[in-house]
Amino acid sequence: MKQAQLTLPAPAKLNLMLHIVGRRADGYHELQTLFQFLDYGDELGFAVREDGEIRLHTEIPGVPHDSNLIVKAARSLQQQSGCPLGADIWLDKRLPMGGGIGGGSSDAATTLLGLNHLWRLGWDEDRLAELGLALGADVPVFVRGRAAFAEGVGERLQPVELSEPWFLVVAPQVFVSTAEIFSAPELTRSTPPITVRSLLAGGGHNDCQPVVEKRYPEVRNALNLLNKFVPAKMTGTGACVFGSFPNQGDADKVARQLPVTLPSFVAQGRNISMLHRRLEALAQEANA
Ligand SMILES: C[C@](O)(CO)[C@H](O)COP(=O)(O)OP(=O)(O)OC[C@H]1O[C@@H](n2ccc(N)nc2=O)[C@H](O)[C@@H]1O
Ligand SMILES: Nc1ncnc2c1ncn2[C@@H]1O[C@H](COP(=O)(O)OP(=O)(O)OP(=O)(O)O)[C@@H](O)[C@H]1O
Repeated sequence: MKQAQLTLPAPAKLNLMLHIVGRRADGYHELQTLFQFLDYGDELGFAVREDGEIRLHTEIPGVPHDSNLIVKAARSLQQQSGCPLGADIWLDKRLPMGGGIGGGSSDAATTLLGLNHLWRLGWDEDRLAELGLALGADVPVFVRGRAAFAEGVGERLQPVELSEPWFLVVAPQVFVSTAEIFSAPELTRSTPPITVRSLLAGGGHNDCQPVVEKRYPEVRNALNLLNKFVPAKMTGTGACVFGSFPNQGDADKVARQLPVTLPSFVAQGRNISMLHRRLEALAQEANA
């Protein structure tokens, strides 16, 4: 990271609810979900290369260099913009993988915004979000950086103002494959659509949760444990589960009572992602 010209966060997200309202002809599921960001995430460092190479210097075990969403995002932006520049990229990975908190998608979005800035491409959010959608269903919300009610496969986003409680997020030590859960025969795919207004009045559940709870005892156990203190829910297709608290102290107190074998973190829910707050601060510094 020492050589980085620019370091930017890649925050986690929570799906505060996730309803499956249908299935498209291509097999993808039509969702209704509420996204909020957490002030907790990975960190990426970027430096421009004049030779056009894209090089990620941090290896993620089990993810080959060219399959990393960071490298895919950088290459696709480079190709579509015709930019002759390349980049050295470093990653400080803090988010559990396959946790339903969007680590890979957030890394991809941070890469798109970071390189758009460093390469001085001047692409707007719409164009970056469209490019991001081809990398993953969750990338557009991270590109836009606003808490949102999402429909379609997650690309139709309506910004929302939510309360910003503190969350305790527990990460059961198990990898849940998104594709496996979406292809489960027992998954409910016909929850009646709701309006954002009725949703904000309270409620909402996660249709993936019963499927994951049944197949992964680790997730079931984590939900049971957290439910002793606070109503607990699963995010995305799992494996992470969460509960909300009015302040950090209350969340920390419960975190201290969890078994040490169960990793967890405490972070505040935010309506503007920390990536966008950082980019805004950079823009203000540049104008000062
Ligand atoms: C569950 C969520 O995390 C909610 O935020 C996302 O919708 C999943 O987003 P993601 O991890 O970026 O998922 P992708 O990499 O796009 O898709 C992984 C696989 O899950 C299935 N999939 C995904 C999203 C969706 N709306 N319907 C699906 O059926 C598809 O089989 C796909 O091949
Ligand atoms: N930079 C990256 N960070 C994490 N995973 C990556 C990355 N690049 C590629 N991947 C691949 O993507 C898979 C899922 O990653 P991720 O951690 O984003 O899942 P997730 O938290 O379940 O996401 P979502 O909430 O979008 O379903 C990983 O198992 C890994 O193979």
